[in-house]
Amino acid sequence: MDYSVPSTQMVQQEEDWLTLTGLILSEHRFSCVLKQVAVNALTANNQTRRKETFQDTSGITPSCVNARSCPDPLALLRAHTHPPRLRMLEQLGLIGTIQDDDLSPEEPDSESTDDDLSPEEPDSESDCEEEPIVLNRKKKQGKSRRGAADFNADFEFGERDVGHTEQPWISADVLSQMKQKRTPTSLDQKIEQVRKRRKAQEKGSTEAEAGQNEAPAQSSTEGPHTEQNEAPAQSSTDGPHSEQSEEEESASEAEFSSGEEEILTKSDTLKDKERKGKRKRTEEESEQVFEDASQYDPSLTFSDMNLSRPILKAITALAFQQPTPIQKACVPVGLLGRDVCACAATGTGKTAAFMLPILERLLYKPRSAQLTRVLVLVPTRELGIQVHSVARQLAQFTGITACLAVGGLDLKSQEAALRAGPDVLIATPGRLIDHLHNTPSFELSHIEILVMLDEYFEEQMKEIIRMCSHNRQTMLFSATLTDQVKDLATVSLKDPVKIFVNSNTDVAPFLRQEFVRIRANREGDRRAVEVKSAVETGKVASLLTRSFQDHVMLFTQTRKQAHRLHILLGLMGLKVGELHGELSQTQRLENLRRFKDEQVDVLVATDVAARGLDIDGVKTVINFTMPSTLKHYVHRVGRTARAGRSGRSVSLVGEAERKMLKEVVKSAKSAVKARVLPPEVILKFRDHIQKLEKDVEAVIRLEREEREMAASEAKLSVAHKRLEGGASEPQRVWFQSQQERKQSRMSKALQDFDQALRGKKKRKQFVKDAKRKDVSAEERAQFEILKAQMFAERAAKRERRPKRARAMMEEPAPPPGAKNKPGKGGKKSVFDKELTNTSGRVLKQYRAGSAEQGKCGLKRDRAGKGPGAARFKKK
Ligand SMILES: Nc1ncnc2c1ncn2[C@@H]1O[C@H](COP(=O)(O)OP(=O)(O)OP(=O)(O)O)[C@@H](O)[C@H]1O
Repeated sequence: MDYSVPSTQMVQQEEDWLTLTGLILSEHRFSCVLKQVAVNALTANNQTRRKETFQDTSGITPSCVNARSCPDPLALLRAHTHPPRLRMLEQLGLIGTIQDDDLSPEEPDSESTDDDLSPEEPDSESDCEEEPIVLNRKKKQGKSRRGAADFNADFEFGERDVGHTEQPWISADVLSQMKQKRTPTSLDQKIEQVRKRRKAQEKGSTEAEAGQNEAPAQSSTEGPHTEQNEAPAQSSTDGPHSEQSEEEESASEAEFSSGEEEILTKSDTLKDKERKGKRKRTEEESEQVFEDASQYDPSLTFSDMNLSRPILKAITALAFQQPTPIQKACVPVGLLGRDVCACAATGTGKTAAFMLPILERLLYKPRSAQLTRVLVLVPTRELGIQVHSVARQLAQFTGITACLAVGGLDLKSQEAALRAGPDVLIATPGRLIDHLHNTPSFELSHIEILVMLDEYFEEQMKEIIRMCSHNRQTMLFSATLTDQVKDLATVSLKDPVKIFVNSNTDVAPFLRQEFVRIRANREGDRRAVEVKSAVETGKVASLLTRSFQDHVMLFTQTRKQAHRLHILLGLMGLKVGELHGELSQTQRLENLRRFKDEQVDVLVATDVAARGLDIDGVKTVINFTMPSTLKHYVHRVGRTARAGRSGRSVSLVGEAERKMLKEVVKSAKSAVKARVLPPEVILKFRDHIQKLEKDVEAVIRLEREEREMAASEAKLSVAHKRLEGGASEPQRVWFQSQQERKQSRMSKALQDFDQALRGKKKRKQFVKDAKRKDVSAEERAQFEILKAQMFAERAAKRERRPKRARAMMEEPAPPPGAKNKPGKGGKKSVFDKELTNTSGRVLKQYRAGSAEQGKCGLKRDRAGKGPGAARFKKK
């Protein structure tokens, strides 16, 4: 089929236009063609380019239709484009907007400052974007787009060739490891079932109503539509903007037409400077520890790096033209065999930065036996699959083998693959430890290079490091190198070289950060919490249906939230997928694949998808709730604006999350924007969502029933197996018993606690953090210990002042019958009090000590060196 775009004259001929319409309708690419046609026509008519408010729910600008001078072919096509979304907007009484093309990161903002992102690219694509044609905005981003249209020419990445050989994301051997589970019906099927039921009910009730009385029917069609048409118009004239100068007004017209306003907050920019000073200090602190090799030769090319031909060939096949800054800095150091501690922003090519020197070193020193020589530890399974895929692509012209050992995939096939001794092993810590204890003949004593991405699962990481050969090269890579990573660096790196291309709080260079504020009590005190959550959901729904419709990752704090949002947005007709730890691995990978393949527009995910995932073409990251730390924020928003492209993040910020917002603003290098959604739109969405609540419950009920069925079936099959006397599987061994696990967690808590005691500032920060965090049980215990310890210290200080207090403590027991007996019911010493207060039990445990005591500073106290030494002297 020839997809070439017809010329303007051709289009203007009625006959050709009809032919074109037929062609478009018969092919999936109709939206692109249509856009191009519209642009051609507009150019021919020499119309001034201007963003316009849609006055028609068809979502077609009047200019487009006039330019056509044809009856209404576009409206005909409209029926085939994103129908659920348009229908939903119509139901809500809202107008279709310019959507993502208008608000897309590629397009320069009318209010943009020098700091702003994405310089304009004068290509035909951007022409397209200027004209707000709504029909099927979802541009299928073919591989040819990669690194071309939306690639920022100023960035230092090399552009990718158009037709480079793309390998599948999940290789066949990984696919074979996926457990096939029978699922009666998918969630989407259930959502559809409930939606259909609801529609049928609605239809039935409206028919009945229409039969009875005509008046309500009138109001239901007229009411919302008149309101809807007025809402954006009102917002463009009312409020603070009525005072705007003409120029400003026209500049913001487009934004108002989409019902959204963007303002630059000056205080945010001021705070930015404060932060810079702080960042500098942190960098200086870490400089004292490591040798610094952050400076690199900017003119370095891949061919200057002394890489072997098969590797250079793979680089060419991947269409990497220029090394990225982190690659320029890391590859030469990695080739020297030095330990590396590297930090660079998200999406800047860290994977190739460690993989290239690894492959070169393996090629340079061929193996003598079938042994695993490289271990890459990754924090999540999906990231493991991705790194495995990159390793295979870079090693495709060499004989180097790579193997994947991550949780959720089949153990037996992994065991077989490990026994074959692959050169490079990519693993998650938990699964690796499982194999180390349960796969005979598999060990890490021959590991020559160890790579760690971030500090996740610290205890397990340390166990793995202990099992690796001592004469290894270790490389630690992270976009957010925090104190915790520094801890890991101290135990694992030898004479390391520090390569900090970016600071640990830097977001991707071409990311545009936006915030939407949630004011919980705007509605008064009425059911504040529910209202807030409905408002939040309303805002997200509004963003997803009006502004950011596809290639969106929506992050939530919990799995439950993610699942609920999936159902809700699904019921609204959006194409949604979910990704979180509650799903089976097969479901996780399937949902990820569907998002990558553009079968779903929105991926609702928890932080499991926040680390390292490189999904082509993600345009927008939405934070439904702000993450608890800046580090999490940086990783989440790093899923867009990767590899030199631009992207946008929109975070919903409630009152409780304002501190987090301040931190983000402080660390931002470019302007952070506030996005204001028109209240009337939010209210409409909120009401719609509240109506859908029943349907959400219905879907959840269906799921529960199905789960219960599956559980009883599983029980039955276990019973069958037992009756048949099938041999039970041998129990798998783990490196720690349950008790040991608890103990190690406690000892870690105590270490941190000890750390926190060394200095007033640190202590205060620790207490603050502990209060702010969503604390786990052991963190709570740790916090209690700290409180007890601080109390003891204060008491000890108090004691030191009046000498009498000490005398009291050392006083012999009063004679029987005296009022204040020591011990039971009597006056307690400071220490007795301390031990019987709420945290007494934990403190006793702390004192009773274990093998870990030495590390905890108690010893130091006893030896008269630690901060609590005064107490021991007195004792
Ligand atoms: N030299 C290069 N030229 C062009 N593209 C590159 C180059 N190096 C890497 N890329 C591409 O950049 C994207 C991001 O790379 P990668 O996933 O390694 O980033 P990262 O820094 O590890 O990100 P994160 O911190 O999120 O894990 C990938 O799609 C990769 O193919």
